Amino acid sequence: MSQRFLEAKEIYQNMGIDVEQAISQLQNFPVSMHCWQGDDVVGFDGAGSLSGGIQTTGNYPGKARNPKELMDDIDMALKLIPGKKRINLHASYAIFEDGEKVDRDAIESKHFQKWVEFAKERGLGLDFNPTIFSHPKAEGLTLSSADKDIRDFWIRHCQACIRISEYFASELGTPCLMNIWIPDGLKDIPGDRLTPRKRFKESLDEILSMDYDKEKVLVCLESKVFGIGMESYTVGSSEFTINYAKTRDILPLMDNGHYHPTEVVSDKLSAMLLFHDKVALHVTRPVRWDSDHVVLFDDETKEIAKEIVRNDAMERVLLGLDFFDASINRIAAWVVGMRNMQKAMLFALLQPYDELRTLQDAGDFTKIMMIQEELKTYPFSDIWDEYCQRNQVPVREKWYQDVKKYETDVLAKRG
Ligand SMILES: C[C@H](O)[C@H](O)[C@@H](O)C(=O)CO
Ligand SMILES: [Mn+2]
Repeated sequence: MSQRFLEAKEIYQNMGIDVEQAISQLQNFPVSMHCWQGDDVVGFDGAGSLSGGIQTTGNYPGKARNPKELMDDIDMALKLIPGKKRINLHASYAIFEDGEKVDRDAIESKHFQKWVEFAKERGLGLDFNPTIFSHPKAEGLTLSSADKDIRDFWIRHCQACIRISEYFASELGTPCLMNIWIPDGLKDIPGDRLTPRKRFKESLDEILSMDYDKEKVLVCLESKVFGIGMESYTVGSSEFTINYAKTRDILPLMDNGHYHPTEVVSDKLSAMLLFHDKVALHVTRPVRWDSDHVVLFDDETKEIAKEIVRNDAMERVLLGLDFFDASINRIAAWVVGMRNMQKAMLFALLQPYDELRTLQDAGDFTKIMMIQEELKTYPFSDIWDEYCQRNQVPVREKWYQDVKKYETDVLAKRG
């Protein structure tokens, strides 16, 4: 233990904050790392180029082109990230062998066996997502389509994904969060807003009518405000999603890129926690729109983390990251985003919430402001460095040299 850590610990202690407790709480809080940062959301099923109103921009060399490369890259990133991690997969990352190929409505557990082996060997949990975009049957509406064949195709896909999620949970001994997100929307002012939403509701009901183990598979539904090319109407809006999730006893998922620019998820979380047993989050960084930039150690990320901690919700909030930046080294993108999320959680664990609550009730807003501002320049970095050391990952910027070496030795050799 460094002298700096011991001194920092004492400074926090004087504010009534138990640093060791904060560290051990963080150690048990899982952050789910999304596989799709590694290959610009391409996947392995070759079903279609990226669609659904989301976009990766940039052409940094060395993206993963197959399962082995993606797994190697994930491994590289995991070595540099402290704390408890999970991996979040999309259905489009199915691994087909011996020339076999099935469409998305026919995927099975065996197509994810290699991922399960990967996760098992590393002691990771897996989360999952149906991939309802980048496919010929997702050129228009999907689960809300007027075409019954299209709806049925995606219903079968989601049900297949529930089976696969069940397989993940059984094999890995940890529940799998399965997130349904559809891109469905319209570019211009609709002639009918109600009917697609009604069809979406009925499709979801049909998906959930299957028999599955609700202890193993935590189904959640992600809302959105708009997508590129679908600016005027979004079927799976926030209101739709919250109402649907509440009435069907599934989880709502809030992605902090999916709201109007002055709305913040940090403010929504306490309201959601009063009505839902568990809430799922995609933490991202929207720059002017749902741009999915790498997560920073910025005010909103810290505020989201503070809400999770101060509302005693570390076991009720299931947190994953969701960004895809192709303009920078993709492994560095994962490492920066994941380390920042962990940092934000640690920062949030080092706050005197009881005192802040008491001060608020007493109307002492001056002292609340003073404490929160002073804490910004507390020796947080010494606690973070100690946390990295205990997790045997590089301290401060030392991880970057490992990424650069991997770039030279591995990424640069990819065509
Ligand atoms: C690839 C993801 O599932 C996707 O980003 C979704 O979660 C989303 O946020 C769409 O905007
Ligand atoms: Mn998302």
